[in-house]
Amino acid sequence: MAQYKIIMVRHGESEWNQKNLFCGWYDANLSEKGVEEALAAGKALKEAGIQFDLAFTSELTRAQKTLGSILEQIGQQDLPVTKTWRLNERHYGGLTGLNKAETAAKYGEAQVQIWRRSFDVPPPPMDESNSYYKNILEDPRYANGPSKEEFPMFESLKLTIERTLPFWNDTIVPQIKVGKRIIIAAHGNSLRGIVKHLDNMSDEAIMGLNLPTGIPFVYELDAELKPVVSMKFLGDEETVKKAVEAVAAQGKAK
Ligand SMILES: O=C(O)[C@@H](COP(=O)(O)O)OP(=O)(O)O
Repeated sequence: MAQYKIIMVRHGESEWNQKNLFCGWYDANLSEKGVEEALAAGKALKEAGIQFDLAFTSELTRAQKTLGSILEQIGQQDLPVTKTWRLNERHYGGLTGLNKAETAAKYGEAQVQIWRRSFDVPPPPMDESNSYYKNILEDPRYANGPSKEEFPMFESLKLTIERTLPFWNDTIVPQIKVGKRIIIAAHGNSLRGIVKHLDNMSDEAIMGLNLPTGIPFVYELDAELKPVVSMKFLGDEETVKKAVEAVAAQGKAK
């Protein structure tokens, strides 16, 4: 029997999603379409009559703005929001800033699929030759963490999960268990990590999962936090299907 409910949402389309660039820890803003998607996400939650006690998001603007828009729509702009780098997108390493289709044309679609979706093959590391190296590494928002030792230079999904899951287990789960109604606004891959954990998906199965931008989804969980309802999108089936296919196709050479 379902005892708890949690809502998650990938941020609305970012300017870098729109340009089809590997983004990772680069702080891209929402595109105009992304702003609209965030508004629509808030309206969908309002129509469903959903309210929250706590909100969690990443250190990145695209997720924070999506959350802000949602909270405004549901009249909860004063809700406490916890921001953490542990919910950041996976760090795309040396791919950060590269166009996904051009990368597929250069290295092959199969290689790009491995970089985007394999469980444990990481992208090449980011080094000083990358235009965004300093922009990310010296960003003051990370003054309180991650530490120098923890600061990623690349992340596979496996590595992403290794820093996201402790936050899920130590901070979010205790709040779910005391009955707090929670929303997490984060990213394609940090959320894929949580979904993999919740649904106990295999390393192979998670490769096939693409999350659309700006469409909230619901998990209903039993007392042991096992899903009774998994990933129920607050959007019509056709729209969700098309949005998922569009994300999957971003790695095609064109
Ligand atoms: O880093 C990025 O480029 C995208 C995900 O890219 P893919 O893994 O889908 O290529 O992250 P997000 O837009 O969710 O923050």
